[in-house]
Amino acid sequence: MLKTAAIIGGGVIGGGWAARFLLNGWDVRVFDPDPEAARKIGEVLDNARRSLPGLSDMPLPPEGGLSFHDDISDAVHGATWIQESVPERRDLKIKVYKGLQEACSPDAIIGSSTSGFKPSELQEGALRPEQIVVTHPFNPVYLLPLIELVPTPANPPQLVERAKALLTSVGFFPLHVKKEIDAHIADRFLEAVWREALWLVKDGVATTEEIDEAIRMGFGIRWAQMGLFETYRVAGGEAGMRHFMAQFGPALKWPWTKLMDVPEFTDELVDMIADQSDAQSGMHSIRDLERIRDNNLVGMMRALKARDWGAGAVLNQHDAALKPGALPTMEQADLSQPILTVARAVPLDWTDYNGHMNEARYLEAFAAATDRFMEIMGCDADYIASGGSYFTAENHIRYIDEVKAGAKIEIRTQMLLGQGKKLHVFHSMYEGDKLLATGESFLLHVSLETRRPSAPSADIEAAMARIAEAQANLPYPQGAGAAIRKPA
Ligand SMILES: NC(=O)C1=CN([C@@H]2O[C@H](COP(=O)(O)OP(=O)(O)OC[C@H]3O[C@@H](n4cnc5c(N)ncnc54)[C@H](O)[C@@H]3O)[C@@H](O)[C@H]2O)C=CC1
Ligand SMILES: C[N+](C)(C)CC(=O)CC(=O)[O-]
Repeated sequence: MLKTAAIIGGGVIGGGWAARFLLNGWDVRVFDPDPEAARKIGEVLDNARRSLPGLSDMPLPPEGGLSFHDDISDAVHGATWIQESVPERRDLKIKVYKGLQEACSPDAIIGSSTSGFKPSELQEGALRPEQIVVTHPFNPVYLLPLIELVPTPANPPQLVERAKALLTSVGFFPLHVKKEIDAHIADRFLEAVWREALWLVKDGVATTEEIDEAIRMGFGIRWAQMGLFETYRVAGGEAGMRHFMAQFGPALKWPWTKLMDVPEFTDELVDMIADQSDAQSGMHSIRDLERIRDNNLVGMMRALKARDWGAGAVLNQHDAALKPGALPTMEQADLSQPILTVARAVPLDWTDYNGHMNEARYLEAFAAATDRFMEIMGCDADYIASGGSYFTAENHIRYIDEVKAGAKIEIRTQMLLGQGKKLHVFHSMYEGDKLLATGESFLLHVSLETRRPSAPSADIEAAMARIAEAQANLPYPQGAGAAIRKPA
């Protein structure tokens, strides 16, 4: 498939789409009449480059090419995906589709980032309504997986399936919204919370900061991992959802919300909120806040990844799709050389107060290299489920050079001994040609039933013998067998 995306409107959201496609290996063609568009997209891209690649435990494909076009027809030329992210005005969006549909391929998918318009409202009067769907993203588009994919009966089912596959291929989670509605699903929640919050400020109940604390210290974190219904099911105790509803159902008749009244957006209310927001966050620039947000999101999403849960499970599925071809198997590797066992970007949450990768994360990277080496030898998930595995008995790390978030690192592994229950490996970590660190590990094969050392399977013995023979001529690596010596 031709991987070319056209970005029509390159502001906050269009810039995020551009980054998502580019960092997943697509060529991106941008049309935006704003003379500052290239600078603005460049800044979004800088943020994306430091945060997105490290979310993955696999290397992303090589970055695609970015080009800017003065003419919309030129921008959509050859594009498989066209993403419209112009300001939220229906007349403008419809005018934009008219211009671009005259030039684009009838097979291209046109997604609209609209926060609130229904797809049927955007398809009205279009040259080919069947090409246009809503694909509503969440800011920052380069990190958050959700896309609300809202089609209408005018869209052929094959186009909807193609849209889902394509969005998934760049790491999104397309949520198929089956019945169109103003503001789709998620923005209806955001609107409800926003209205309630405006009342709380207007009525002098809470400041903008107190409202944010109420969210981020409690239910916001809870929602990020379980959403609303699963969280309330747990809150119902052993009796679950039914008990929860019996207990809190009556509250629906109590004055717990002012949701149906809309506070009037007077100058006074706008000033009050803007002033409180300045007092709360004015010490940070918007770019600083974006970086703080991205650091937090990466940390939280990587924690969910380790649990294979929610947004973390989506990241793992994206990694699984990237894995074939990213790291060599036993058959693909040149066994006469140290074998590539890790290729990835350094994630934001691996760096520390010194502004570089924390010492503990070197061990995490080397442990991943050992896991991959075991997998190559045949000690994979199925083998481990059958009761055999390796336990590490000793590690030695040498820290040679520093490395920063976003840097692309590779680890290559030499087997120093692989015989019977013993496995001795030596990992070298590089950024390009620069040696960053070495990690040496001694492991013992164990039975997971007795928790005692045991002989590996014949297949693993054979794999170790094959690697030993192939690597027999490699020099013993510098630094292997080293220890911290007593100062003279
Ligand atoms: N900002 C947000 O939090 C979110 C916004 N959205 C939706 O994304 C869309 C864009 O919103 P933002 O990026 O926030 O707005 P924005 O104001 O940051 O960007 C809009 C961009 O469109 C460009 N533009 C204006 N007229 C154009 C035209 N005729 N052709 C091409 N480009 C044109 C502007 O120069 C600007 O760069 C809206 O539909 C909005 O509802 C969706 C999710 C979140
Ligand atoms: C405020 N908003 C309606 C534009 C928000 C969105 O559409 C989604 C988001 O990123 O919060």
